[in-house]
Amino acid sequence: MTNPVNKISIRHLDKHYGAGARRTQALHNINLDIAAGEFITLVGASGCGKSTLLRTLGGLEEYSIGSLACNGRPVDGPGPDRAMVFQSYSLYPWLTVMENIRFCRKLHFHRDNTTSADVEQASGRSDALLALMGLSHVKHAYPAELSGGMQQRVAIARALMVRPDVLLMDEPFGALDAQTREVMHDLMRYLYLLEKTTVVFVTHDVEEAIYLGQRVVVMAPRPGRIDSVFDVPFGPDRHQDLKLAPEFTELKRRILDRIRETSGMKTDLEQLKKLTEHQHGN
Ligand SMILES: Nc1ncnc2c1ncn2[C@@H]1O[C@H](COP(=O)(O)OP(=O)(O)OP(=O)(O)O)[C@@H](O)[C@H]1O
Repeated sequence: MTNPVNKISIRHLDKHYGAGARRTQALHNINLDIAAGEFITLVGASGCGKSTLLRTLGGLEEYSIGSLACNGRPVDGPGPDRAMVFQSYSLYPWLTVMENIRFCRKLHFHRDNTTSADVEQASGRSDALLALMGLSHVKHAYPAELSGGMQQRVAIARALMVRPDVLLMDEPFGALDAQTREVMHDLMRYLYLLEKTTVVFVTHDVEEAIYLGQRVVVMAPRPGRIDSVFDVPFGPDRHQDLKLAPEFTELKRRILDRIRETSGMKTDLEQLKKLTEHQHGN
């Protein structure tokens, strides 16, 4: 049974790639409810299925077993209720910033009966998003003329343009330098509180996961599964110095411990140590 207050309900979800000897069980028995307006972050060792889960939520991947619902409706493909932002900026290089932001909306209009009021409303929204993202002064620039941080702000503005119910973000700040990431974190928190969107955010950076999220979901590999879920005990008003607070560093340590424990790397290192000791013994 799906709970009506859940924006997303995932039940016993399994997903595999390939067949026969090449079959990989990417996700196994994923169960997760995400409430409307919640900010969930997904972390875990490489290959634990974070991107696969996000892409499945986006309707870009089919799943083998289980159920997945958004707003109580089964997810069977991409939809305007779920917008995605990827690590690579994925902007159209031949369109300006403004055109990139309005592009998806245009596609949407082609499908519906568009009125001039709709177009006006869309123009108002794109102008507002440009201002919010600090991009008004570059609205006629092309993506290649912008820094990585600016390009990613355009990608986020474009995703928000259609007022998605759910924003799915796959390591969106992974390619940015540390300082730009901090700026983006605060911008992301601000946008989230303003737009009240439900966000599912994949990252390798545990500090980023805690600073942004309300719950941090730790996934484990082989097969990809949910290992543990940590509640983030901080309110909506967050500032960079929160990262230095003892509760923050303690939570970070506990999450990192789980990731190390489940990644298998610890065991690999122990085996390597034993092997080296054995070789030195001979
Ligand atoms: N298109 C694909 N075809 C076959 N196997 C795939 C495909 N995409 C992912 N996999 C496999 O599925 C598993 C989960 O991969 P996924 O990329 O979802 O993990 P991830 O946690 O996002 O990894 P990373 O943190 O390294 O980005 C891995 O074993 C991966 O090799």
